[in-house]
Amino acid sequence: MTKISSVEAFLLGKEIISAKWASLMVLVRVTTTDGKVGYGETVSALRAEAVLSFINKIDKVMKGRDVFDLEKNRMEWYKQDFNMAISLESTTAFSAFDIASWDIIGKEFEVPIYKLLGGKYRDRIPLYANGWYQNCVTPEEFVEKAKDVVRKGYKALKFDPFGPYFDIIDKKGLKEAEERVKAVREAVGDDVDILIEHHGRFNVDSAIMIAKRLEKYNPLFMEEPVHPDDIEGLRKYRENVKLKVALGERIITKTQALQFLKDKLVNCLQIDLSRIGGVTEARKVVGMSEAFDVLMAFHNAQGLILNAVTLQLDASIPNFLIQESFYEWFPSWKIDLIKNSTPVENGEAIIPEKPGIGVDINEKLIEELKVEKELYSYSEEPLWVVKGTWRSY
Ligand SMILES: O=C(O)[C@H](O)[C@@H](O)[C@H](O)[C@H](O)CO
Ligand SMILES: [Mg+2]
Repeated sequence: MTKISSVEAFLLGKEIISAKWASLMVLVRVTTTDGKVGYGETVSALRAEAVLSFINKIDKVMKGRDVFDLEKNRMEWYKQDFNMAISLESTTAFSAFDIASWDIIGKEFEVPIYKLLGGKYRDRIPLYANGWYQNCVTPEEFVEKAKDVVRKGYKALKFDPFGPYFDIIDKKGLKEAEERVKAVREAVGDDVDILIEHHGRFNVDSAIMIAKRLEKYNPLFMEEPVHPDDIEGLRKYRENVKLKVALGERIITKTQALQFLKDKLVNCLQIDLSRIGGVTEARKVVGMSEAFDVLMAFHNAQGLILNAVTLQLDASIPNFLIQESFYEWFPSWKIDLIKNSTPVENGEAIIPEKPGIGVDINEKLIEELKVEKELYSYSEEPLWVVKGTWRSY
């Protein structure tokens, strides 16, 4: 038995860059009585402090339990918490614990965890860039930065061209969005994939108008076109729009994922390992998706711990489409916190081969980066926005 001795959480942060949500991290460390250490990470806009308090509760429940008992531990937390299936704070906290448990298990077997998840299905992980368009408002600004992304070797990039429009988009908003997308498409050419991020913020009729307008630019997918709980809206969208739909970053249980799958509301599922319940639950969603012919494109918008564990799953699954990456647009402290992250080469990630999830933490930096509370202050631009884009021109 490999007994858990503690589950600790650290709130880390520094300067705010690229996006406010990306400027914080809840780092989770699981330690065993024989001195093994594993790491996980999580955070969700505005919820870091709540997640921290959940980790402290998970610590009390998990102390003394076997780190290998992934399923039993999950059900124990579910039993204790009672509201896990309907609480983002609870599932994100548990997800980080699960990821750290897998890190320890991989280290125990001295293998990267993809070897425990089905082995290697691919050698390189094709990425799409996100976070690259800070302060882009005009088509020219998007074009300039999109060209940089392509110069770095990426074959796909995602962006939100809708500025400050929320819920309803009018003629001006549609025109602005189209000008941005058109300009980027012309600048990057037909061989680079463009992915359209809506951030789940439109009512269905606005979303349908957007799709009709942007269809000719051949986006790889339309992400979260309608509000995330608007299932009826999404059904109407599917009846009216031929483009592929991607969603899933706000799904917190496999049962929720099943709803989208069985009603054929999604082509590409974007669950986040740090929200769905870690590797253990993500693996089940991958299996269900495979049965429904749905491809995976995991949400990956936090730090390099989540990035590494997500790559482990990407490496091993058959039904993979593409991987989101903020790699070159992370705050530098998130990069410094990791000792040996695998690089991006020519728009592809290299699979980490180190035992566990594949990265080591620069523990000396934890003390330096600790913050007392969330660093955000209210502004008109919401937290989830890539910084400096919530403007018209
Ligand atoms: O697809 C994505 O990467 C997300 O939508 C991010 O862009 C969000 O803004 C962020 O995760 C909110 O917390
Ligand atoms: Mg998104």
